[in-house]
Amino acid sequence: MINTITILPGLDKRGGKESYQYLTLTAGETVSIVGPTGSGKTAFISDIELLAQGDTSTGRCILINGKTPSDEIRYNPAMKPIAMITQNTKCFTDLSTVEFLKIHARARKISDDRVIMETIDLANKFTGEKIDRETRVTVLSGGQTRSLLIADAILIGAAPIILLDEIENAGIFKQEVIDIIKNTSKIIIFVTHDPVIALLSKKRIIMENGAVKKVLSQNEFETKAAANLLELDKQVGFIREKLRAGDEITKDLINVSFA
Ligand SMILES: Nc1ncnc2c1ncn2[C@@H]1O[C@H](COP(=O)(O)OP(=O)(O)OP(=O)(O)O)[C@@H](O)[C@H]1O
Repeated sequence: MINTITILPGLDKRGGKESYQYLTLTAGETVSIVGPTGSGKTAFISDIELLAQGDTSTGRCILINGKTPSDEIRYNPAMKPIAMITQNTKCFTDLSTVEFLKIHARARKISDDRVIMETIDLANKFTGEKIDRETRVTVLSGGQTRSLLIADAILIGAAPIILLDEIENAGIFKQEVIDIIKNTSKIIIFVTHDPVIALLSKKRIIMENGAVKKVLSQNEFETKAAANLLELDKQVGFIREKLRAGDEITKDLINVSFA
């Protein structure tokens, strides 16, 4: 059972020590990592993915429940408590979606087959282009693949820690993803340039020059700002989906959407 992960400071890109003492993330928390391009966001979550022990370019160390993780947890994929999904994550196996999920469920010792269709249904909430159970995973689009893998990480994968690297650019409905995962007991970390995701997370880690510069907690004003932004985002999303479907944007359509 994983209750916390702790990130101990390493070095910034110039070799200076990071200024925070330690950073503990707790089960049930959503965290966003923000910062300019090249500021070290991906390096930060990669440290968590690798359960770094001072052996990456940043020199950070990761603790699980306050302790150094065993080699078995670090190196045995079946024991690994972390799922990381990036824009480039792909499935390389000649199986249908349903077969792919069945194998994963079996590997996780889940015998109830209902989880397979539940996973496909959940994935279909995240993507506009519905996934068919018989579609081969190699031909799924980028957005479909990410949607499937996120649903798989939530329902089939036992991973209590999910790392999502810039999924907003990946053709999935981020609001649905946030809604589902904020009610889980997992630690979810988003690397993001998206203001809605950043404001909806409970904690926000700000990166600069390869180092953690600040850690902010969600406050009342930002929560309200997020709600307004979300409305705006839904409207943009509505228009985006219409354009993707090849529709024309008419006055009536705008009135429906913006009413
Ligand atoms: N603390 C560090 N020490 C040394 N190198 C670092 C450190 N942090 C990041 N880097 C290196 O700097 C480069 C850029 O970092 P990274 O890819 O993590 O940035 P990013 O914020 O994710 O950028 P983008 O928004 O463009 O994806 C990478 O080569 C990474 O390995």
